[in-house]
Amino acid sequence: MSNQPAPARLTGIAYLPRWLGGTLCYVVFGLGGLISSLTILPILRFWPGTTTQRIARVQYAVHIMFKGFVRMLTWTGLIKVTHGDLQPLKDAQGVIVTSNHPTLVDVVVLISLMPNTSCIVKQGIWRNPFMRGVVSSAGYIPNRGADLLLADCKEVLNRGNNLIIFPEGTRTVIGKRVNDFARGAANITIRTQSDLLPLLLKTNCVGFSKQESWYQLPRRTIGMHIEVGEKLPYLRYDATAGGDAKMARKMTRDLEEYYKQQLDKYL
Ligand SMILES: CCCCCCCCCCCCCCCC(=O)OC[C@@H](O)COP(=O)(O)O
Repeated sequence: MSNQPAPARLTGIAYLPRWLGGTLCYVVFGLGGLISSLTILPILRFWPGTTTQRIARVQYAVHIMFKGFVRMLTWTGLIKVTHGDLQPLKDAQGVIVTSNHPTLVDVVVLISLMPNTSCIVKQGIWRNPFMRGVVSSAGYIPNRGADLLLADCKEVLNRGNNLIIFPEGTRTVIGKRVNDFARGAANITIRTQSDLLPLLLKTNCVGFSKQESWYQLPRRTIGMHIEVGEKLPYLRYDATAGGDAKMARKMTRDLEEYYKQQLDKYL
């Protein structure tokens, strides 16, 4: 949780503009996803160039769209994003970027800050007609069987793209600092020999959580403060010493501990 005090809760008629604004955000997101995946994104994707250039172009376009969308979320009072020094994130290349996952809009906020980034996306989104076009044009990775996943991740990281992973796998349960971490992020880091950069999302109130319906719009403005944590080099987990699986377990434990510690300061 962020250390800023939670803002007032809108009730009665005061909630109306928030509701209208929030509903408009959903409409713009849906239409934006649908229309861009039928127009600008395929043009950028199929315009001549190397695969790397073409994917970079689409990811940059999605980054700009999400920047605009975060502006809209801010303007309608749904969220207010602040951040510490983002230079390490701007310099990151071919790095696994992990984050805790308090809200529905986390990935949108993160990609609005990172121009050249892939992420692992759950299967449901690949079946969603509003989002499927965007995620496939942008070269995002479907969360599927371990071997296929690892091969896809290698390709992305070799291109110099970063890869966002939420080790919790799903949004944080209300009242917890983080859910138990899955071992995927550590496994991918160790097996692709990449470094891992942890991001911390510190929110000051509940909203857009997994325990609410997606159409329950936050009555308080969610203050979200983003901090870049300390880089975790894969070399610290020498797989030759203990074997991949054992090292991945250890790295997962360390990472989860680190998140708990860092987020504790803000509870
Ligand atoms: C200017 C408007 C631009 C709008 C463009 C819309 C493009 C749609 C691209 C979809 C990119 C993927 C976004 C996924 C957001 C999302 O749904 O993430 C939440 C999940 O992690 C939560 O997982 P869970 O907690 O398990 O429900």
